[in-house]
Amino acid sequence: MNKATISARDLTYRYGDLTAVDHINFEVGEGEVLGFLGPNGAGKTTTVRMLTGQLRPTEGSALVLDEDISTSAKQVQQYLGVSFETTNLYEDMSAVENLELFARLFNLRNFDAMELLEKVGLSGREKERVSNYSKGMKQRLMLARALINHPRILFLDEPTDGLDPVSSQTIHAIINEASAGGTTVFLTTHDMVEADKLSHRVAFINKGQIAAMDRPAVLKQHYGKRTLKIEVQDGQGGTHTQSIPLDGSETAKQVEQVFASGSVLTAHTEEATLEDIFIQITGRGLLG
Ligand SMILES: Nc1ncnc2c1ncn2[C@@H]1O[C@H](COP(=O)(O)OP(=O)(O)OP(=O)(O)O)[C@@H](O)[C@H]1O
Repeated sequence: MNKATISARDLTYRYGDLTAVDHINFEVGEGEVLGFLGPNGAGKTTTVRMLTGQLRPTEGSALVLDEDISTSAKQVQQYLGVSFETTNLYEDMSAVENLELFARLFNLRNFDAMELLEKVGLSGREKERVSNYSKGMKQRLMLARALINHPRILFLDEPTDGLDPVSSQTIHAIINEASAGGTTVFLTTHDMVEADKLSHRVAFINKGQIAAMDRPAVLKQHYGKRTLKIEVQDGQGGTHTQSIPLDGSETAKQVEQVFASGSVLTAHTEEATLEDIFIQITGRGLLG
């Protein structure tokens, strides 16, 4: 891992009696994309609100860009880009006006609204009121706004939720580009396919605790079981699928038997998904 830009130490938050985030410890490196995965209510938003200086930890601390975020929030926030569900856009203004207003708040000179809007695929619609925008367009405008100050850490929440595949690819390319340029990307999501594709590492958060954190490939290797799915004819005009574990002691024999029957239609291997592994580790699904 490159030099850490985020370092959480026993980070904890309680809403009254409810411990929403429970002594979590982790680091994220410069240029790293971290997928922060967990079901509703797991504590993702609360964690991000602490890391961005909007909530003060009940216990523990977070160093963000080498500063304690709870005492240096204002100073650190100028280097952060945040695109979160609670972020409000000014609906009566156009996209350009929204960005210009935000740039003034950040005291930014030399910023090019059109360049940013072009990057997120909104050029041509930049003068329309945001209230006329679709959910996906608002998502993209929020991303443009989060990028306005060339952040060193970008916090994104479900950045492609509600977007069509082409727009999603645009957002993925922006995330990869930001990461390649040294920006840390803290990606909060339910979407394990997206997290798998984009993240250098993923953290599984469940009931306020980190249940596992590693590279997706390592998690799959450690927890995932590869299987061979073989579709065979059942002799009555139908088909059924047989699953054979790829790494079992009987694998070769089982495969030979199925193929000897002469009724194999298709065969392919399947890797465990991050969702499978999440369920295995926590006993619950990401959407549960
Ligand atoms: N303002 C609040 N007051 C009381 N409890 C809260 C508050 N905000 C969140 N919680 C509770 O804290 C826990 C963690 O919530 P949090 O929003 O951090 O989860 P999350 O993983 O972001 O969920 P989601 O994916 O639904 O956004 C949940 O049990 C939630 O009900």
